[in-house]
Amino acid sequence: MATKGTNSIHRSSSRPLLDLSKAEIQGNVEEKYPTILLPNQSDDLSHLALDIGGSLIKLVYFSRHEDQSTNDKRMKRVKDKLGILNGNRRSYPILGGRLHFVKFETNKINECLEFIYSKKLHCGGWESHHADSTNNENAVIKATGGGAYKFADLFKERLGISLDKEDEMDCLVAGANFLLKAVRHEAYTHMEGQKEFVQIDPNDLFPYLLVNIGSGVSMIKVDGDGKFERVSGTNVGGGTYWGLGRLLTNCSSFDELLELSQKGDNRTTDMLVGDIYGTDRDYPKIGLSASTIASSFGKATLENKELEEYRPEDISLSLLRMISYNIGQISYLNALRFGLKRIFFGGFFIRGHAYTMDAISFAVHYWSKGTAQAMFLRHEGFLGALGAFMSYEKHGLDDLMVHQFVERFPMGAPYTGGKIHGPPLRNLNEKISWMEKFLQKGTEITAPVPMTPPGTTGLGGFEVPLSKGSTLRSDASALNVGVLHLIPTLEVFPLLVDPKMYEPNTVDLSDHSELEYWFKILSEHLPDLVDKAVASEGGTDDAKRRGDAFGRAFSAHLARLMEEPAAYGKLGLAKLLEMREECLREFQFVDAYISIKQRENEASLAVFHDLLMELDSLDEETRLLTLIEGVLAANIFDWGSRACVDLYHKGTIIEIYRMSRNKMQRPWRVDDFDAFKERMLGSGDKKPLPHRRALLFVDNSGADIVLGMLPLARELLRRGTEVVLVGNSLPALNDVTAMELPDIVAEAAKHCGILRRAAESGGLLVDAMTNTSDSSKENSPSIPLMVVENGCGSPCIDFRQVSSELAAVAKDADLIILEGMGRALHTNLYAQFKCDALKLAMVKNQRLAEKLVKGNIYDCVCKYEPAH
Ligand SMILES: Nc1ncnc2c1ncn2[C@@H]1O[C@H](COP(=O)(O)OP(=O)(O)O)[C@@H](O)[C@H]1O
Ligand SMILES: CC(C)(COP(=O)(O)O)[C@@H](O)C(=O)NCCC(=O)O
Ligand SMILES: [Mn+2]
Repeated sequence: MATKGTNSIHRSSSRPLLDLSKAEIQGNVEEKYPTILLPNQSDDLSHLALDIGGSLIKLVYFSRHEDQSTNDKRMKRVKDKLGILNGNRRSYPILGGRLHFVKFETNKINECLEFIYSKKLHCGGWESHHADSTNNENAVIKATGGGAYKFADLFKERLGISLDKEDEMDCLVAGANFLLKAVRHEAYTHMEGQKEFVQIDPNDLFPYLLVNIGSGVSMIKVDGDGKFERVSGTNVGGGTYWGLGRLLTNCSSFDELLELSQKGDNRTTDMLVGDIYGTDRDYPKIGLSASTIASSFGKATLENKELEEYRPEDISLSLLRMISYNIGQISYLNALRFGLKRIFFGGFFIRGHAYTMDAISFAVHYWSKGTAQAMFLRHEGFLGALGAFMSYEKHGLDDLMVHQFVERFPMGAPYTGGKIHGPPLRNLNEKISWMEKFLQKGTEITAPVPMTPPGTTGLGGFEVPLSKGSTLRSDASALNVGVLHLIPTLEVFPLLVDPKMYEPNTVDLSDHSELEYWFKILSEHLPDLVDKAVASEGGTDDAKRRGDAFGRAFSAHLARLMEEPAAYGKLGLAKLLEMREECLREFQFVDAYISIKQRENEASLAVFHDLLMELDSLDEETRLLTLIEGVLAANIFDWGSRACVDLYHKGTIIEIYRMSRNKMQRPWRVDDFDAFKERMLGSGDKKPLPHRRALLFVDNSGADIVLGMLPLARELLRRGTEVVLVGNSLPALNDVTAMELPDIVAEAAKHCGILRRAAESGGLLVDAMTNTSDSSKENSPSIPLMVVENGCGSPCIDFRQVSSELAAVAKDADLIILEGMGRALHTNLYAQFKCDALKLAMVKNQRLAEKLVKGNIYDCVCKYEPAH
């Protein structure tokens, strides 16, 4: 039966496991907090790099997680059989891990030191195997920025570490090049409140102008990796805005100053063209309208007013515009000077602030007469720190590629990527307590990476902004930065026709009504999911507390994304559905649907034998049709669909399955069965060669796998096709996982010689089963049946990032069958493959049925596409 088993963790934020074996207390046992040595604990080795700037300290650290996959013996055997030696893992010098991004104000350097200390980042390292704080005598940490010199002694004194200084420009460029090549949705444009991600071709990146707006501004012409020249800069930068702004408004924080600007009206301070030419009179000859700023703060010369008579809001806005326009203009002139088409802006002055970006974009657009465009980087201020991190030799990070990174947004992020500083959240309990505190205060929990309100700008540029939104969230820093998971084993699925053009999502969430619909669906599903999750962990008080926290965390994500859909990079439905699963894992729910899955597997296996008998009594053609009907009918068991869950109250699993099968009437809404049948059985006397190897991307547990996909697999095996069942690496809703498949197959094999022999041959069965109740004694050759994991933990699949095992088996496959709404409709309906592809799903949502197939809920899709 489906067992919980050990998860092969590929993309999860899994429960931190402490290896306490051989633990011993070091030093004096009488001490209050003696050091405990964990010699076998190698889970959380960390490495750190710093960028200590004039205003902010940026910290990038890496936590390494041992790859826990493939510890299942059976899976290992299959891999051996397929010649997959731990995927391609060996060719990478680094194991998987996570990159974290944190910042602190430079004048609060103590908080930074405490953070490093409490996370033991000063004693991690590539060689060290335990966090022993006494053992960091010779620790050397890469650091850049002026503070690497200024604070070197302090770091030595307080943490015992030496700072190895790296050149600031080298680091900025290395950081920018890395991000632009390795992170999919790193660069974006921002015009008039609209954010749009830009797909950067890593082979066509250079040359470009990098403008880093920190305290001061550097403009760097970048021609390649390590090839660059600082061509210009300006001393009027982020420090100027914050410094002058503080003096003029008495603000106590940068965010407060920025927030003021959102309520400002710069007409009271700036001298406009209209002030010079007369109200409402433009100067069309040179393209200036009456509201164009002729001179920033120039109005103060016309009036005899004291500083106190100006609104701080107006001052802040004038200042922000003045500085942003100026930087935009100088940047463009430098791009022009060197013939550079692309300008990327980084540095924390930008702070993900919509109006700032609009102003810079406007200036670039205006002065270039639309020929140049400003682009921004999501990791804006972390370029230098990341570059310093990259300068460690031998970590192999720069060899990694886009498909090996997955960005996640855990709830702890307000205290890491998001908020300026704060106590590190060391464990789940602290995270939950932190969330509960918010609730007690009656404060809404903001999303992990807090936000900039959308549409805050209206017309950017030289016009008065129409609307600028209300507030920056008090706990906010609009950093769109999560935790970057490095998963060296992920690969692009080799059978995609054109990976560059591949877009997994079918539903476009940039359509607002679509976004609203799916958010409503997910919100409404949440209470039930929390109940299931809590029950799956025994309904204990601890589980309830975690369930509450999960519910709140996921709602916060939804709220944040509703306000700013592009907050975490380009948003698609698949990402949203995966985020829900990741959020469950973050709160340590291993498998919310475990008991439902088990129950449905058992009920389905009980009638499996009868189904086989019925199938075997049919002729080949009828059998093929019945098998496809069976897959479509059994796809009704979907605990992620509200309509289906309502159905389950109306009958037993078998009753619903029968009802669903009885309703199967061709033609289906999309019906390519005849073409598929011709490929399988041929027409007339022509008997086509069977497929060599079929990959079956299975979906749900219970009837779906047992009464739908396994009989189809059996038919393929019978015809001489090798079958690979591709299951999820991690649980998602009631999907069957790769870990659970061997047990299900073993149980089914008791009733079927074909499956038994194939499973044996594929190394799936540990003990050869002798007494099958299957009477057919065909002497079929031993065609293997195998199981591989797909590398993900979502109800959908993104073929740009799959497990290396899957990529390896795909190389010999000439048929893929994608099953279910998540994998065949929400994602991949339009995906093109180099081999034959069959997409099978029941549409279990009315709106999707109308939109995708102009049909109705419970309609079916059988889409067959011969190899492209
Ligand atoms: N919380 C903050 N405190 C101070 N400055 C901030 C803050 N958030 C954003 N900034 C802006 O970021 C600038 C610093 O950007 P950064 O890229 O970190 O440069 P540096 O390395 O010079 O510190 C500041 O001058 C200010 O304009
Ligand atoms: C999450 C799902 C894609 C899973 O469907 P499956 O792949 O199992 O067929 C599906 O349950 C879904 O889209 N649910 C939300 C829509 C609804 O409740 O109507
Ligand atoms: Mn499913």
